[in-house]
Amino acid sequence: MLETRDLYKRFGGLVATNHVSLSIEAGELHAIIGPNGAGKTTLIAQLAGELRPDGGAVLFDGRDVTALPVQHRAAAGLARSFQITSVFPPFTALANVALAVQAHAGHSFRFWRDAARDGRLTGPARQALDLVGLGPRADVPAELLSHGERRQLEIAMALATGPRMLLLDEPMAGMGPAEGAGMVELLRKLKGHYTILLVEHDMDAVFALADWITVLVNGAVIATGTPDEIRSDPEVRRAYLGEETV
Ligand SMILES: Nc1ncnc2c1ncn2[C@@H]1O[C@H](COP(=O)(O)OP(=O)(O)OP(=O)(O)O)[C@@H](O)[C@H]1O
Repeated sequence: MLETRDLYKRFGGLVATNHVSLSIEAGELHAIIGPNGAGKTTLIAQLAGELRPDGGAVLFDGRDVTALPVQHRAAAGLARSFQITSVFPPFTALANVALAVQAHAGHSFRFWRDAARDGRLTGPARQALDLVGLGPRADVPAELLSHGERRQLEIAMALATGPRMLLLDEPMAGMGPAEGAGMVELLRKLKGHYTILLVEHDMDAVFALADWITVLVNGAVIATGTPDEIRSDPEVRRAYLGEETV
């Protein structure tokens, strides 16, 4: 469903993405791991269309989307969990998701102030909130949600745009154990229904959820494999995981 070919990006003298070739099949959860500064966020930004690569290509459903801007990729079904539409803190969770539906629908809904009352928007918005477990919190302003609920809201906003593939950049960052466990459950529920690319530092979560794992070090892929293959790969252990962590 998503493929990169020889993707290359440099910032001055620093090569942030070094000839990265990946292939992610429909329905898979593919995790990208690697130490700080390995280039994971830079890679996601190129997949989402926020950053233009200096070389190589991004293909979505076999179509070359390398030159397509964010909104066009989102319309094609490739959604980043946040930054497609940002959260408005004073608005309720429901209104935020309704606005995400509206932003995706484009010109057919012109009056954004009415988003929270328009059933064509709130229907799909409620469904997305229910799916992430935020249904009972629909009428709470986003600024009063806990950190974990806010991340759930961002995923609901991405889901409300009807994507086929989700790009998730560290959804567990800053979460305590209980919130983290809730996010793992949510991702487990979404897995299979959506193709997911997950960047995450929480190795327990990654090894519990991923079908495939790619390890990035200094912008380059050093290994791609199943969790078992990655766990036992000597180069990965040396470069990143450490003997005692897994
Ligand atoms: N806009 C930019 N200008 C210059 N250098 C950048 C820019 N964005 C990222 N970098 C550099 O590119 C490298 C890769 O950064 P990136 O944020 O993609 O890594 P990461 O794997 O996501 O790290 P982390 O796990 O800490 O989030 C880093 O050395 C970073 O300093």
